[in-house]
Amino acid sequence: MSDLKASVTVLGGGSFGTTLANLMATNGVPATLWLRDEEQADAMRGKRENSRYLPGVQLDPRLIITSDAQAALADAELVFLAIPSGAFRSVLKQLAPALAGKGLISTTKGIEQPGFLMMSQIVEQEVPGARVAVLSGPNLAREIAAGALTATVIASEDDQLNAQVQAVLGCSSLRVYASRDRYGVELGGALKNVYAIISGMAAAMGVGENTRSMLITRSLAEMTRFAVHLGANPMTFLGLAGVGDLIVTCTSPLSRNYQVGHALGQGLSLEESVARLGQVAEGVNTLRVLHSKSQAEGVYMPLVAGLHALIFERQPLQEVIGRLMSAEQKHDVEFSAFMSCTVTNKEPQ
Ligand SMILES: NC(=O)C1=CN([C@@H]2O[C@H](COP(=O)(O)OP(=O)(O)OC[C@H]3O[C@@H](n4cnc5c(N)ncnc54)[C@H](O)[C@@H]3O)[C@@H](O)[C@H]2O)C=CC1
Ligand SMILES: O=C(CO)COP(=O)(O)O
Repeated sequence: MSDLKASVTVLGGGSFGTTLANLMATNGVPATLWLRDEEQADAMRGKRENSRYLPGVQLDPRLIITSDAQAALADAELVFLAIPSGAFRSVLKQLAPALAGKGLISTTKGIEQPGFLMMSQIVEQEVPGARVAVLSGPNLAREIAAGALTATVIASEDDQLNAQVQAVLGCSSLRVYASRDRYGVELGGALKNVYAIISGMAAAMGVGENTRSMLITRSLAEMTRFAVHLGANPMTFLGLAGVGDLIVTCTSPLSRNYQVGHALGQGLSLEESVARLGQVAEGVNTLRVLHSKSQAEGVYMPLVAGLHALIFERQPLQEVIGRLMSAEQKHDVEFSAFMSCTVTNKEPQ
């Protein structure tokens, strides 16, 4: 059995990768952060700060920062993947031989098209035989970096891997809960980004608190309906990686997806909103992918369809809202239907 306080490497020097690597170094775990750009790595080593993605946060002197991937991976037992979904597969492809045999934990909340693939499924394809897990929950990087209390979920069928991640990440400000529903946890993290865009937009438009609450609750119903259709466990969506992450990203101006929605609600175009952000907002791509998947699967997702119509089909806002408010009034909680289905940790179809 391997040492629970394993050596770790984090791939990706954005706000989340930097936050996780720094937290583990602060926990006394031998931690390395890899980023592709040597100039940025050098600046981070010199200033002990990631001024581009995490300004104002002092990095632990024990954290090793490098742009040499082979050196970063040589001794790592656990590797956290914090690369945006658009570049995820290409980074894995390049580094696959050095990743073989390690515990690989995806923190990336996106979906790849074609194939509607979660990041951990890409890991399985690119690094066959790897031990795979997913980390997801209400985890705004800036808050974690500031030591604000929160919790997260580590999801894998490999209990030993879950325990190793609990040991390296858990600390007085972060609780790490385990799950075996990797697919549901990963789907929750990706889907909620779309609803954060809607919530940011609604906030910019000055809607009432009733409206905001309705939006979040119906978002949960919609994402759970979709996930159950694909074989995820509905109960996962009542946990930190479901409703927990949904609440934080739909209410916090720190969420980049919420910020994109807010900019859209202020009348900026999608291109302007994304450019103003300057960081990754996975929800924009997920919206495209999810809309086409929900149509192909025949899953009713009026909020996704509404946002897609607004952003990509340029339909007028009043028309979209009118359609949403006049749709057939169905059931509030659909759990009675969920309970009768026997899916638990079923493989996606
Ligand atoms: N920031 C947050 O609060 C959280 C982010 N996440 C997820 O983590 C993932 C990464 O996001 P952030 O760190 O926030 O992004 P970010 O926008 O802060 O930074 C992206 C990083 O990825 C790097 N990158 C892009 N393409 C690359 C490539 N081809 N090779 C190597 N590095 C590359 C960039 O140089 C940059 O360092 C996203 O999927 C996001 O959903 C998950 C939880 C919290
Ligand atoms: O996933 C996150 C918090 O859990 C981060 O959300 P954003 O990518 O919208 O900032």
